[in-house]
Amino acid sequence: MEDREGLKLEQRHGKARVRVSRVWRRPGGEQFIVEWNVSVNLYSDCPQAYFKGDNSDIVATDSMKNTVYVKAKECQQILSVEDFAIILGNHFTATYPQVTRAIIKIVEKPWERFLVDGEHHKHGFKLGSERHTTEVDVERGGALLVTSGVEGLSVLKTTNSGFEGFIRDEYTLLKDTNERILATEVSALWRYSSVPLRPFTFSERYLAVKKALLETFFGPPNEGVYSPSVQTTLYLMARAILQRFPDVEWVHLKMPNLHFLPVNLGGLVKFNDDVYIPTDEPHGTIEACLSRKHAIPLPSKL
Ligand SMILES: O=c1[nH]c(=O)c2[nH]c(=O)[nH]c2[nH]1
Repeated sequence: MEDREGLKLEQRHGKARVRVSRVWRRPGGEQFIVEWNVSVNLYSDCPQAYFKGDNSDIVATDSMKNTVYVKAKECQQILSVEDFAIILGNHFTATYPQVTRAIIKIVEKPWERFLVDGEHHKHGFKLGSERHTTEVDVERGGALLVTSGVEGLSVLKTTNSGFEGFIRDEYTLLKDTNERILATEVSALWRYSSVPLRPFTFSERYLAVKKALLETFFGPPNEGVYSPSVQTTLYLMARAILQRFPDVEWVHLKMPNLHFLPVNLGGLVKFNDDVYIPTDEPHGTIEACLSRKHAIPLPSKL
């Protein structure tokens, strides 16, 4: 932050949406691929660039982009988005005295190894759906915040959902129901209170968090679990994460309510919980952050 002429300057610069893919080839023929969309943001001490046109303290955003490719090349083992973001953040804060803080965001494209009759293809991949994300915040001097996430996790259940007892006034048309379709596309973020150092911890944890979210949303396979509202289900899903993973400080969930509207066309179609109009426009927006009481508050995520 710089003061000049009675004005306060806060600034950062970076490179957004650097797309990089890395392949690892094993001697037996098995191959691995990741595809990442990386955004770098550097808090950098370069006020003269703003005040005087003096660029001598600027790390060029073009160099940031090139660094992503070089660091990907240097990684000899497959690694998680979190691990790669930590490598990048450490690099920028350790290399440039001007850089006091680096924020690295990565979204992974969900390439999944193709399964042929139960056998894993050695070098064939198909695109899955939900995406693993991370945001890593590295401060010069070592402070490190790691947030992981999943986005685009689309889920639906055809029953065991309702919405009743809400405020009724002259604007209310919606009827109480204890039978509806519940559909949403979950986006979750969770913050680690301590950074696990074992290899593959982040990747394993990503799968475990998804499993906890899905099990809570659906309930047991035969009977399921009743959802009285998206809000209740969201709370139970967030609580499951904090209960299962003690090193998670907070979890933030966004769960749009993607409505399936009953089709009732007079004498033509009588709705019998069977024909619906699926729609996402407009949709309900429900989001919340659940944290342990001791956690530092989350200013910017909501
Ligand atoms: O689960 C729901 N929560 C709401 O807040 C809401 N509002 C609404 O119209 N339908 C629903 N459903």
